Amino acid sequence: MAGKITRPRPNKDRLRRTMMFMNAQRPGLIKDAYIYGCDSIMLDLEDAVAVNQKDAARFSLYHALTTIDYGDTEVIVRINGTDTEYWQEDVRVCVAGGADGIRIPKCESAEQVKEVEAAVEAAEKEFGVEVGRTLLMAALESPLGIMNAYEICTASDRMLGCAISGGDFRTSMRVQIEPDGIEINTARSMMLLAARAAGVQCLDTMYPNLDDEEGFRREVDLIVRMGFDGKSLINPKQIAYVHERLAPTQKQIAHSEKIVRSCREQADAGVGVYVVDGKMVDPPFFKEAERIIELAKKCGVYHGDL
Ligand SMILES: CC(C)(COP(=O)(O)OP(=O)(O)OC[C@H]1O[C@@H](n2cnc3c(N)ncnc32)[C@H](O)[C@@H]1OP(=O)(O)O)[C@@H](O)C(=O)NCCC(=O)NCCSC(=O)C[C@@](O)(CC(=O)O)C(=O)O
Ligand SMILES: [Mg+2]
Repeated sequence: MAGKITRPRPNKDRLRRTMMFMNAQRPGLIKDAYIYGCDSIMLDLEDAVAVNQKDAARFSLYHALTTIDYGDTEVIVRINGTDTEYWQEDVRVCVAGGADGIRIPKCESAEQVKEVEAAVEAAEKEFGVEVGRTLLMAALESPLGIMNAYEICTASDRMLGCAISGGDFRTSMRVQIEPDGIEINTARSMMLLAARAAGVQCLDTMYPNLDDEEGFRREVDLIVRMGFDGKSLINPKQIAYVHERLAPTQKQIAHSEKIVRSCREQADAGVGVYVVDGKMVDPPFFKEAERIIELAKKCGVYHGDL
């Protein structure tokens, strides 16, 4: 197609603090979604799209992928589940349109990932797209998905990460959303361990109660402390607080700078463990300080010279 948008090669390790869902069939949502500044948009072909609208949503998706310049905003598509009749055509359209990545919903096994990977590779060859370009991620929405998280995360080199999906997960556990997350925190922790062991990113679930700002903030505070890389969202008003909480604070940055600088000096002097601001530091602290500086740079809140 003349003037077709071509996106840069996707980056597995980019910032994914916020991944915002939108129905791929709703022009009002997808036409300018990049203006809100989330890191990734999630064009949905699965549960947001009624069963009798699947073909229409795919056409709308292809048009959006090939004509809208989403700029730096990553473009991920949630395909239909591998137990449906829709997912293979979904994959062809995602790849033909040049989506950055595909989210596999209700993923429960490494075999499902490999099945999608094979379909993606076939589509890349069919449409002349560089083989390996299209990334994958898995939504873990059931106890079995959580139990198999490590195998799922390591099933393909294309895997950028995984995300827990609270709606379906709570349904399968026969529980409701609770203010402290007691019904889902074990699963969050298990998924985090698996993702870190696999070396991929880990995203929290969306928060459905749009009018409950306090509950949303409480959940974001929790998942930041747990160590998540980001969160699935459903509305633009949820973006700013996640970005704010996932960026290192100036206090953390100043302390990390001190550690990184002193570490270099102490290493030259042959010292491995010492004290900064009353706290012992040694190699794991240096590594963490360097990570915080790098994260601050990516979040645009670093103004130093390291
Ligand atoms: C909830 C609502 C209808 C409210 O609409 P409202 O219009 O009342 O919202 P307002 O705040 O008034 O909008 C102000 C302005 O922002 C624009 N705007 C709003 N939302 C936007 C958006 N998402 N993207 C771009 N633009 C947006 C809007 O167009 C307006 O623009 P304008 O008119 O120009 O001022 C809307 O947000 C929405 O559709 N959300 C996504 C819902 C969805 O896709 N659910 C399925 C995925 S979850 C799932 O399946 C569960 C899961 O699988 C998840 C997992 O796997 O993790 C599991 O198991 O847990
Ligand atoms: Mg779901």
